This record gives sequence, C-alpha cells and structure tokens, in this order.
Amino acid sequence: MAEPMIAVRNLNLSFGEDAQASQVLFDVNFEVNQGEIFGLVGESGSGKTTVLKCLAGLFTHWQGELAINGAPLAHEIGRERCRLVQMVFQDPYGSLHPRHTIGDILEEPLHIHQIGQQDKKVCEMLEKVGLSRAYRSRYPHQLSGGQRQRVAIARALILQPRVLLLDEPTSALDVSVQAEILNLLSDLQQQEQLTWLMVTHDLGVIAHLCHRVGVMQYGRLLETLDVEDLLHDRARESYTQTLVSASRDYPRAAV
Ligand SMILES: Nc1ncnc2c1ncn2[C@@H]1O[C@H](COP(=O)(O)OP(=O)(O)OP(=O)(O)O)[C@@H](O)[C@H]1O
Repeated sequence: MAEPMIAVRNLNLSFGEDAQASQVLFDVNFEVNQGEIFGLVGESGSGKTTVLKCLAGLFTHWQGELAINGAPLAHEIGRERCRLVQMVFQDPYGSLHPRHTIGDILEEPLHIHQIGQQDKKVCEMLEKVGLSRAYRSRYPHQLSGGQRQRVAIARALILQPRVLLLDEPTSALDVSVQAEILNLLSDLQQQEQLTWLMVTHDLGVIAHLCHRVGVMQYGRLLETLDVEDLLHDRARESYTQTLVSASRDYPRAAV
C-alpha cells in the first residue's frame, strides 16, 4: 500500500518543565493520504493548531513520529522541510511583512531556495490566486483582507510544497470574502492534487472542502471519520455529535 502523505504517530507535546509542565498533546495518531483534505475540529484549546505547528517545524520539542510521504521529519526545521510543508495562518494581517512589497514577499522563498525564473514564477503565482501582476509593487496595508489572504496562499504555494497546512484560513475574513477564498482554495487543491491538513471551526468549510475529519478534545484525537458520516450524524463519539448539533443550531459557532 502507498505511504500516507502525512503520518502523525504517538505525537506528544508539553509546555514548561517538571512540576510546571503542562501536556497539550497526548498520543495523537492519524494519517492523511495523497490528495486528501483532512480537517481537524474540536473546541478551542484542544490542540489543533499545535499539531499543525509541530508539522510545520514551529514547535520542535514534540515526541513521537512525524513523516511526510514516508520520510521521517527531524525536530529541527531545515530547508527541505520548507519545500515539503507550508502553512497558511488565520490572520492575513499579521502574517505578511508590512514593509515588504508583495513582489518581495513572494520572491523571498525563491531566493532562499535558489530557484530561478523568479519574476516569471511570481507573476504566474499571482495569476493563480486571482491577482494581477500590478500587485507586485503594493504593500500589504494597501490590500483588502481577502487580497492579503490570496498573497499568503500564493507565498505558501510558490515553493510547490507537497503538503499545505491551513489554520482557520477564512475565519479572520469578512463573511462576504470567505466564500471567495474557499472557492480559490478548492480550485487550487483540485488543480495541484495537494494534500491538506486544515484546522477549522466552521461546519460549512468542512462540508465544502474536507474529505475526512479528526475530532480533538483536551489534546487527544477522539475519532476520525468521513465527512459524509460527520454531516449525517454517524459519528461514534457523543462529543462529536454534540459538536455537530451545536454548530447546526448556531451556524457560525465552534465545531
Ligand atoms: N507557546 C505555548 N506555550 C504554552 N502553552 C501553549 C502554547 N501554545 C499553545 N499552548 C496551549 O496549548 C493548548 C492547545 O492550543 P492550540 O492553539 O493548539 O488549541 P486549538 O485547538 O488550536 O485552539 P483554537 O481553536 O482556539 O485555536 C492550549 O491550552 C494552549 O494554551
């Protein structure tokens, strides 16, 4: 059988030391296949973002095994990891350098990885995310929230990663632009057959994009299930059923 694109095995992580240590991930296990979109859901503080940050190399003191396409990830982040795994953050306001132009922001990863044809690649990537090449000379504060998130997505994709990690990619955006960004993400995923792991609170986002879902509570993965089973009340765990019904009662509340 083919290796999963993402493998998370017995992932544990604590913050602090000795008596002050607080464990936030407990033996988290799941796999995501090539081309699949896997959603992580669960209440605030359950550890979803922490799992993404371990895979992205933003936390390095985890224990367990992480692998991309069968190759184990080292704890320290290297250049190769950046080419394999990229992350899009929730807040497009905070994630782009305010004094760099959009052109600089998109060229920087190409420069670091010594990839040629930078100008051409930046223009192609802008076009892919629905922005004209005129945006290259603009600064982040001159863009709308939706346009900034398009730039953040372009920056994440410019190195052609195998895996994209998305942390609530639409929740900081105005409701009117959320659907635009979701449609863009969905188109890009189909074109590139990328593997995605995304954190979301929004049942609508899960229904629109995800194939399978992992449900987290208190740092543990309670169950994984197909999105169809989640949406049709076929979850095994009563916690999952409660999350889904809470989200139906309050469509924009936490799932
Ligand atoms: N750098 C850190 N230092 C100490 N504790 C942290 C740190 N980052 C996260 N935590 C703790 O880890 C736990 C899990 O946080 P995490 O951000 O992964 O939750 P989450 O499920 O993504 O929540 P949300 O949906 O609110 O983003 C929380 O209790 C949080 O306080």
